[in-house]
Amino acid sequence: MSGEWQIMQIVILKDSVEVAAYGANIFIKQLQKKADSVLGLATGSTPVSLYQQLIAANKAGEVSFAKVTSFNLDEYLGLEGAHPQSYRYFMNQQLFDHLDIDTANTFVPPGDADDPIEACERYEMQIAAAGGIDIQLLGIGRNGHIGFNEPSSGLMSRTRVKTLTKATIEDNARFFATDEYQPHLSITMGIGTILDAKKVVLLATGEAKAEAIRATVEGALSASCPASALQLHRDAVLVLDEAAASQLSDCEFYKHIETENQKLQAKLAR
Ligand SMILES: N[C@@H]1[C@@H](O)[C@H](O)[C@@H](COP(=O)(O)O)O[C@@H]1O
Repeated sequence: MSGEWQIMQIVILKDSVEVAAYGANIFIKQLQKKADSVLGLATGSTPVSLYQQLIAANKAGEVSFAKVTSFNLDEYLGLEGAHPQSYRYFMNQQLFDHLDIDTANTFVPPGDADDPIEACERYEMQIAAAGGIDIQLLGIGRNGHIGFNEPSSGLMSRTRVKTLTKATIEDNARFFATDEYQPHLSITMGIGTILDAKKVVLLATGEAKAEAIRATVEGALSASCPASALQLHRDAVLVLDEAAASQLSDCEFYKHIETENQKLQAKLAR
């Protein structure tokens, strides 16, 4: 449980370096507690330095991934895993290739599936067969999307095919060459799938995410901001840098809660 209050825990740190270290520490502790953890993983630039710290911890022998199973949030529909812009390729490059993980236990939705609808159902079954996700890592889109659950996504949705918004396509265009095909469709875990994870850790850094974070934390629970669904989760932690937290009206209060929370945790640990 993140806090004894059973609300969204909000941790506001100085910068992206501190955010990555804090996030990595949560994952390291999880793996030290449960070696056969089922991890939910994310792509995008935000988790990259967290992954680098997991690799370093693995190489240092602090943590093993030998018994880990992982499920990624999403994949572009129409790209095969060998495509350099696919999320499977990204995960291999940024994380899996550098760990002692068995790649057969790393799952990414199949972007090249002949029958994507069936592939979505199978993905849900694979997650269930693994015993469910212990801890899910998330980034957030400027429009509040998590995975590829764009605004208007059903708050109870499961893994399915989703059309990307113009904003998301533009944001992710930086990864594609000018004349390169950029998919407009994806397979993504649903919001309901994400909410089923036992613990959720969302990282957000930079001012571009500030409005999405405000809507997530202080806005209404609404499909207009898919990440606001985390208000329903019993153990969600948002790890933010000052810039991403800059539009929150109650920053000081959240910092105060966190200080009190840490005091309580220290007392309980005695
Ligand atoms: N599907 C991914 C999301 O899972 C990710 O959270 C988002 C933000 O990426 P970044 O961390 O690069 O801002 O990008 C993509 O759209």
